[in-house]
Amino acid sequence: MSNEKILIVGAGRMAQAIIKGLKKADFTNVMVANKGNQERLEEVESRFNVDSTTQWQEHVSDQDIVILAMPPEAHEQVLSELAPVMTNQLIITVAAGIDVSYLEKRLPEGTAVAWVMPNTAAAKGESITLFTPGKNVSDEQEYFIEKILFSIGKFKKLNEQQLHALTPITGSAPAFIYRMALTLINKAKETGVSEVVAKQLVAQMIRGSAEMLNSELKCTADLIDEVASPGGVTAAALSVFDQYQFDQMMNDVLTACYERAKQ
Ligand SMILES: NC(=O)C1=CN([C@@H]2O[C@H](COP(=O)(O)OP(=O)(O)OC[C@H]3O[C@@H](n4cnc5c(N)ncnc54)[C@H](O)[C@@H]3O)[C@@H](O)[C@H]2O)C=CC1
Ligand SMILES: O=C(O)[C@@H]1CCC=N1
Repeated sequence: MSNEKILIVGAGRMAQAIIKGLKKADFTNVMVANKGNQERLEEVESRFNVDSTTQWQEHVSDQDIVILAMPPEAHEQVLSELAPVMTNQLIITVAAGIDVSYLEKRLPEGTAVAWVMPNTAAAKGESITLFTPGKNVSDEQEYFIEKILFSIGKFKKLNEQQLHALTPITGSAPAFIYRMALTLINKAKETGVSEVVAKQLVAQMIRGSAEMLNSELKCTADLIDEVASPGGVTAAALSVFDQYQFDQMMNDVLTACYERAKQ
């Protein structure tokens, strides 16, 4: 059981994925707030058995940790409301582009802050979460951060610049994988298999590929080679990737992500 008191501001998709992990890991003191959308707040409260509030500012002084899970654009306003009511809490944001320098600049001198970049697999305890602690984070607070991140999957401590550059690759890229999965599922359905079966086939193919990717014995290029029998069907397919300049497209995809987060 974990007794740290955690307030989560924002009750959207990422917040819910984190709450799911926290509850599974037996964090007992979780409170959640949202702007507007009272219905969503009530649903989160009953679904995850957490407390909720519409006036989070009144509860900050009772907390150990505040997790900001609202859109990046809402941070300016929320931080200006948070600063005057803080009493030594650790402040964590999960927002794309909102780094520790941004938080430290807007919160009282000496505030412990961290920037965390999870992904939605947090809901299954399978996120790969990147994090950067700010300069005022104590060893005990860093332990709290790791405990929270452990509840939603694996994690890695990196610097601020690395988090900016890797947000597209670990935060957003699940959507790229699902986009490809959607095409494969739809194609599989054309053969007459049901949606459920098509999803199972594709999910297991991705799970197996992820396991292979994790193997330390082979480099990724070798894995591609291994599938592509010389002169075979996969080689024919991969030449279409080249024809459509897949690598260039992926570079553009990642750059678009990075640039948007910087805005
Ligand atoms: N969805 C994802 O895969 C990931 C999202 N993130 C970050 O998580 C944050 C939330 O994203 P999502 O959950 O996808 O969006 P969402 O739209 O599902 O949820 C955002 C929630 O914040 C609430 N909100 C907006 N302004 C607020 C305010 N001033 N005070 C309190 N609540 C407020 C909204 O009502 C909404 O419930 C973003 O900063 C995003 O960059 C980070 C990593 C992955
Ligand atoms: O799309 C977004 O802005 C968020 C950040 C990373 C993944 N989802």
